[in-house]
Amino acid sequence: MKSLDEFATGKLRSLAARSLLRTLQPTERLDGLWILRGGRRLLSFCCNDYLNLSQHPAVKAAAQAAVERYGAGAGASRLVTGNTPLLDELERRLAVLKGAEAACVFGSGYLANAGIIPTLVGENDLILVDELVHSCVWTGAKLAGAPVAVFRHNDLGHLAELLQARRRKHERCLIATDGVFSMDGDLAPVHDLAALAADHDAWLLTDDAHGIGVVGGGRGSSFIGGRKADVPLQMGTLSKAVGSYGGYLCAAAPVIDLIKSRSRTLVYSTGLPPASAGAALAALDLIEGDAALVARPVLKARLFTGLMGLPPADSPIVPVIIGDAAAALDAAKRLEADGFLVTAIRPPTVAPGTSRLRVTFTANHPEAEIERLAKALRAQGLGR
Ligand SMILES: Cc1ncc(COP(=O)(O)O)c(C=O)c1O
Repeated sequence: MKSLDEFATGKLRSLAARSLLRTLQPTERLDGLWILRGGRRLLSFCCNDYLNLSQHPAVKAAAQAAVERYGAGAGASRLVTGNTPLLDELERRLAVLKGAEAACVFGSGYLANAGIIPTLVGENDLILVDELVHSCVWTGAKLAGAPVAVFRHNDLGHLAELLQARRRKHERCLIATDGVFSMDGDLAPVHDLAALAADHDAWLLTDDAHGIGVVGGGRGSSFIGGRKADVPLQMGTLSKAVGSYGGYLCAAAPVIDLIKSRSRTLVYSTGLPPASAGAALAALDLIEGDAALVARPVLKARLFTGLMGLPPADSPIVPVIIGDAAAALDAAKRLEADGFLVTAIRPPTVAPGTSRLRVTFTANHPEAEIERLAKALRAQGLGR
């Protein structure tokens, strides 16, 4: 055991020396905006609960009702006894929202991509990924065992070059991108990607973890601009704007049937707890029924980008790039002294030299507090 402890201690020391050590902080989320940490009340600008639905009375009541009726846990894999009726209903609702034939709900967004990708492609195939795609897409690609080629962020020309040079040599080809990029908040050119993929008989997967509920009228990045992009694999999570937990894929019926039969992270993992499914269903009611609510996070983000002299936000996520990891930690600490919680994002989550404050906006953030945050950041010399 000694060598194991020594290994861990050495690694920790090296991470700390580079300002890359991460630690968990006990945090009590009070109402979705305010949190308690270290005995202090702070206003959070780093939560992905974009519509504050994790704290909505109807969403919490639905979770409680699901526990009462179906229990606290699913009890087994969905293919054994863990498939509560709530999950079938949730899949039906997700498919309708996303304009797809069918859907499959997973235990989390991370599990979804770790399961979907290896079910569809293998070592004789090709995977093309945007360089800024989320970690779980990389995990899925690794598990698939297919060669992976990386295209420059949102660069359709580069993707076309790679397809031209390499597509022919492989039986199947998957292109994967975030719909809304999690650390930059910008949008993928989903319509153009869909057209390019179709031209090369490649399958486009969009990870819309940060798109559902907040862009495309709440239907996600495939619906931006009011016309649906032909994305055959719309993946996402229920853990952000939907305010609950769990992941999903919306796709054609045979694709979903295959995923349900063969995806290892679905077959060999316990079904989503009933409370999460119940909460997600109630949240979908709110997302579908309240266009003004859905629009608010991006409007709040735009107020902030205007105040900071940054390009107008496309999503509720606005990066304030600092560069150095230690400087980003210091900036976050100074904001905390001003009463704000904005976590510093450092490598390997983002590229070295691009450490940042990732500021996220929710429907309920008061405008006066957004103004106060912008002022505090400008006082630190950040923004234009
Ligand atoms: C783009 C993206 N995809 C997938 C995930 C994973 O989703 P989940 O938290 O449901 O595992 C996240 C973040 O958590 C994400 O930001």
